[in-house]
Amino acid sequence: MKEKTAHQIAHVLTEALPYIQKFKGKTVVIKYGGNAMIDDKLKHGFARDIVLMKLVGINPIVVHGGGPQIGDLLKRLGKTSEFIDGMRVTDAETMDVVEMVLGGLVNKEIVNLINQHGGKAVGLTGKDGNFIHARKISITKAGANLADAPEIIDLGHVGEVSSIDPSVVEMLGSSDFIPVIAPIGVGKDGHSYNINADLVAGKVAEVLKAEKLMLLTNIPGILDKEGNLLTGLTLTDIDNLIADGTISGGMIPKTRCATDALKGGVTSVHIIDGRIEHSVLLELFTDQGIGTLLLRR
Ligand SMILES: Nc1ncnc2c1ncn2[C@@H]1O[C@H](COP(=O)(O)OP(=O)(O)O)[C@@H](O)[C@H]1O
Ligand SMILES: CC(=O)N[C@@H](CCC(=O)OP(=O)(O)O)C(=O)O
Repeated sequence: MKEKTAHQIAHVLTEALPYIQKFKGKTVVIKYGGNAMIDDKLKHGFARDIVLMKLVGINPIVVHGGGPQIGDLLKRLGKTSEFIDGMRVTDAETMDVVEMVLGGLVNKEIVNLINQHGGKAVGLTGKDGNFIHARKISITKAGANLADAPEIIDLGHVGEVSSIDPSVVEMLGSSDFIPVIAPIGVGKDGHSYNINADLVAGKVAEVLKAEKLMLLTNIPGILDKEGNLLTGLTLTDIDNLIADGTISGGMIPKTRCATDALKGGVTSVHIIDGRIEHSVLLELFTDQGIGTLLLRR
């Protein structure tokens, strides 16, 4: 039994070798969603995976979310927030909380965890190095009748990425450092904007010409209508799955950001279950992977 276990361990280690060789020197952007930051064991496992990637010569760039953590602090302050089309309506007070939680608490927790495991993480928001430029977005909803003018819904300080200056992240990633990015952008007016973390991760992957974009969430991947895990999906498959209603809700913006990244030159996107310990390593370094793999063609 003992011998078999040792054999299995050796098998797993050698299975990783071709992947380490293939991805050496390549950039991998990992989006660490707030729902995947569940307990200390998982968080430490994630941090170790990132440190290991860096040590074997891969350039990991972490973009994190923190939606549930923002919600918790707002609740403690007696504030509620509303989501429209998956985006948090963000008034000036809420923006202060978003900046405190994403740029402060969550960002520094991840930086600290990576550093505890021997990495050299540096936390950034889009304001650092004037890195993520944002513009305000609002949503247009069709009127009840054709004759009605469309209704414009103001989301407050919610933004989208207008451009990215990757120089600060490139400089850090090309040395010993591991950039850890909070999804806050800065407008031409100098104001902060709250941006969906998937959107930021997709754009960062595109601009850095990343080999992979990995989106850690709280579901095994994209599921079909019977709940089976789908993988090896192409851009056309995604369009069909959205059209027939298989992909809905929060998975729509996630897959849209994935398809944009693929069209922008990222080789593959992986949607994986962040609730599985060492999910990043399992997806990256094993033949079968664990989640949904999306490819351009
Ligand atoms: N076909 C699908 N496969 C998997 N999840 C889906 C699908 N369609 C809708 N969803 C929903 O999308 C959710 C993931 O999106 P979201 O909650 O926004 O993730 P995150 O908070 O990690 O960014 C899943 O938990 C699930 O409820
Ligand atoms: C505009 C908008 O909705 N921004 C998000 C930013 C954080 C995020 O995206 O976090 P997760 O990835 O953990 O959901 C928010 O305020 O919750």
